[in-house]
Amino acid sequence: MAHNLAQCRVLVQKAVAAGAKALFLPEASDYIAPNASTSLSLCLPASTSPFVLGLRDLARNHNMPINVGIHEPATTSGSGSITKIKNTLIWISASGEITHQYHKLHLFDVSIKNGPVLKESQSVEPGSQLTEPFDTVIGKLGMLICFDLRFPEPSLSLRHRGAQILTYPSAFTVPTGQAHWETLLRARAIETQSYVIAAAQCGVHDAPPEGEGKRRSYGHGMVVDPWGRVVAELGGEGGVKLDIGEIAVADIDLGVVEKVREEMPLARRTDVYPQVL
Ligand SMILES: O=C(O)CNC(=O)[C@H](CS)NC(=O)CCC(=O)C(=O)O
Repeated sequence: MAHNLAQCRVLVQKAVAAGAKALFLPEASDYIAPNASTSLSLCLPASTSPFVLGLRDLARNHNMPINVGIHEPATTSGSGSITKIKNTLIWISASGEITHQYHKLHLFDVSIKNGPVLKESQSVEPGSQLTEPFDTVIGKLGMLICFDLRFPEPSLSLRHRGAQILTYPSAFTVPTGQAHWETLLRARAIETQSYVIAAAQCGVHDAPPEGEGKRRSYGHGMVVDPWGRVVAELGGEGGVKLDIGEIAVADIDLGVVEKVREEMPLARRTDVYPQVL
């Protein structure tokens, strides 16, 4: 976690140097563990986690709001050990306070032949509500996480509640990323007529799952505009040197949001199918 914080510090410095108004970091930026029990044992409350406290200091010192995915304890056993954690996304304000948070609703339980086998629900307790979109320095932000990307309903709901920007911090697997990542991000941007900001973990993770090679993430962090154009993109798995985090910088132009929504109103037929609220 100390190493991850050091990497994030470099990313904050890069964002400051680039003149960015906010920084979006991936899902699980504090750590990715090789198995459920390690994930539980590494987990700390946000109020005491050196990773979160370090990022809050960086935000305050650089006047830079930071959106970052972390783990938090959810339930503890009688003896006090953590039995379930939450996959959480926090918004750290420019003054270093955690002002908004969201807990991942959809858990990634997959078993793909010759592909990834991951059971997020072994360690994670799902969230139970959406977080209302909130005003940020770049626009009104709706927060979702990674696998949530595969479900159009929450993104439509956040749009319905006023979001202009959606964020999907992620750690996508390589095969599913190759098959679906860009298509899904662009679809969510096009159908909600919103910016989509998707910071992504990239490359080989530290520790191997049992009896297998090390876990890898697909990368290709990107920003998509409300017309579905990829306006910024980072490198992908294989093409990036480990330990060198990259940032992509994009202009968030709320005029584009307005223009796209005005030129092509998506009037729903809620007399025929249900409104997503
Ligand atoms: O494990 C952690 O600590 C952090 N969490 C993750 O990396 C999560 C659950 S394993 N990853 C995904 O949801 C990938 C989704 C994906 O790859 C897809 O939808 O295709």
